[in-house]
Amino acid sequence: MSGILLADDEPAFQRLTGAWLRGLGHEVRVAGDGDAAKAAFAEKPADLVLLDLAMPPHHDPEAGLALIPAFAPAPVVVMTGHADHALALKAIDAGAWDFLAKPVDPDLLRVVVARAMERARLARELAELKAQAGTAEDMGLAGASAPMQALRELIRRVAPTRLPVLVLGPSGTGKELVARALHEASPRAGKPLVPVHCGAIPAELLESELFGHLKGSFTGAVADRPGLVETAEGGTLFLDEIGEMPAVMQVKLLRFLADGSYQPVGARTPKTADVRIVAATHRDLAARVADGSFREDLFYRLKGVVLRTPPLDERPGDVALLAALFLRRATDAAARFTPEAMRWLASRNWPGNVRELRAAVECASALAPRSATGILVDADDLAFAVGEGSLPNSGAPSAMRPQSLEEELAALERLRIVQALERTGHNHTHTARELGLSRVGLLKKLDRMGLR
Ligand SMILES: Nc1ncnc2c1ncn2[C@@H]1O[C@H](COP(=O)(O)OP(=O)(O)OP(=O)(O)O)[C@@H](O)[C@H]1O
Repeated sequence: MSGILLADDEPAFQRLTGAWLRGLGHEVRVAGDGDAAKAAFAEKPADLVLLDLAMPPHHDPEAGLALIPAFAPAPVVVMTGHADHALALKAIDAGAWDFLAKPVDPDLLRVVVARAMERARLARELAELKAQAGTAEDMGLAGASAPMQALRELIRRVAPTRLPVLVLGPSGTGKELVARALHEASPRAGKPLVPVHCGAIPAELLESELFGHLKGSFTGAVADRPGLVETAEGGTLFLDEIGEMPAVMQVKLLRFLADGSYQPVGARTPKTADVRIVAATHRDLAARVADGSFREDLFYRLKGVVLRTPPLDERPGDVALLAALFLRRATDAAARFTPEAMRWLASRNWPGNVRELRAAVECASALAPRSATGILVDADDLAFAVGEGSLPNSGAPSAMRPQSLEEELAALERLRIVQALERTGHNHTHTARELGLSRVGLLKKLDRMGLR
């Protein structure tokens, strides 16, 4: 909190108003003229500026009006003489947030200041969230949570090396995206990235798919055919579902990993390829080694570096960010979630992880009603999309759904509070501390929002 900047040239007003605001718990700085106010704000921005329009040296309200933009993005409340109604309106036109007539009624001052401070706080939070959403999409892997940041950092470090990488994590957590990010951040970026879904290719075909074959080497081999290893020359081979690789192929892959050599089916002489291997599985590969279905020597070769993609329930804070990203990608029109939808997204478990979340958002955005102001996705649309509800009434009056910035900010505030309550097991003291509120302040908000 950087407090209130009180710009007024009357010492008595400075003293009394300053004391009143401090008594309400605000930090107050005082400036006696326009230049001093601008300098104080430039040195340390304020959450709110209370600005007398007729200050020295000019005592000219027009000069006061010209000051307003200097305090952006903080809201400015102008103080005018009682008869200056036209001037007050001009100030609003010039970007002021509100106005107060002098002599200032202390109760009115309290209300106006509280509203302006609240708005400043929410606008700041919204800006932070938007900034986070921007930087957090780095490398195609969205997520602002600590595990996702750590994952991106590891990718950055490992990408330039030749080390094989084993990506482990539950289904739908972005293992293929990690392989892509590794490839794109490596010196191999201009060369091919070739994905192979080991579990989807019949065992008897996998060898020829990977290493190629010579004409006549088996029935149906009517011509020489290069394998995916050759296609990936200079680039990266992504072996997805490596745990499904048949035992005979495991030996051949081990040899390729050891010295880069392989034998196309039907060939007498080996070939070589310069390919980086990134493998992935959602299975417990160590358990497969233990039960003998996966070669231990191959396991150790593959895990030059192990990267783990965390399940969504280990990073609940990423749900809203990912949902917003998928909504933006799903539709060209302006689209938003209702506060209920945000709560629903945050409260649900996502066993299918990011893939499930993405599918839910895409489906819900297609179902949600369209209005002149865009698409508003509600909790019902999402519940239906994941098969947990009946088809929502798409004819529901969209005018009933919140539209304004004010409502969006209120929804965001509510979401933050609900999430903090959940994190702290509904402990009001801890929740208030986490949100930077007094306990009483929190309780008042809970009452106002009907959350008690
Ligand atoms: N961090 C992320 N940012 C953006 N999109 C993501 C992220 N993680 C996953 N996705 C999206 O989720 C879906 C599943 O991702 P991906 O296929 O990489 O998962 P996976 O872990 O390889 O799954 P599986 O084990 O089932 O193969 C894709 O549509 C992908 O674009």
